[in-house]
Amino acid sequence: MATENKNLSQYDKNTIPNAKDFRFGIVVSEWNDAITNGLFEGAKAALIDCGALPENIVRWDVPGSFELIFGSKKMIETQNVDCVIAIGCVIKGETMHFEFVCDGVTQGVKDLNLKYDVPTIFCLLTDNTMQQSIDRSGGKHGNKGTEAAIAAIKMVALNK
Ligand SMILES: Nc1c(NC[C@H](O)[C@H](O)[C@H](O)CO)[nH]c(=O)[nH]c1=O
Ligand SMILES: CC(=O)[C@@H](O)COP(=O)(O)O
Repeated sequence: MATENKNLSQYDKNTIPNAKDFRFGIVVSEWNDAITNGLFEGAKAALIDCGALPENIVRWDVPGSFELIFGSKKMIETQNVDCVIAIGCVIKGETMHFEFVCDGVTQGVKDLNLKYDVPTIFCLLTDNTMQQSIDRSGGKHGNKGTEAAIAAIKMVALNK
């Protein structure tokens, strides 16, 4: 199902575990920060709506999406979190750099999930245009940050 056929912000609280005892790390890329901050706000709001305490949400910023890998690794190793949400927005430019950044972050986040007993949620927009990013960070398709937060809560509950 493509994103255009579902709203990224929709969830049924009755099906989501209460997150009051869960601790979350959120690593946010500074590239396209208008978008990544929107994704962060969506994620934070959903976590709190589902019971998470603000003091149990730790935010770190990193320069770009490629640094989400190392930032998430250090978040896991030092902050005693139950889950990490890695937030970034990669937008296609003129060169192949887009493909390498997207694939690198994808593989890096996968490797973190294999290495640590703490899930890292893949909240990376990989868009062709800024409009696609706007549409997915609180626009007409909802907010991928919200989707990531719900995934985070479900994965923490699964891992308890
Ligand atoms: N073009 C985008 C980047 N590029 C920067 C890389 O993520 C990385 O910070 C750099 O290669 C240094 O290691 N990052 C994004 O998050 N979004 C982009 O569109
Ligand atoms: C994803 C990127 O790094 C990209 O936005 C950089 O743009 P360009 O490919 O034009 O150098």
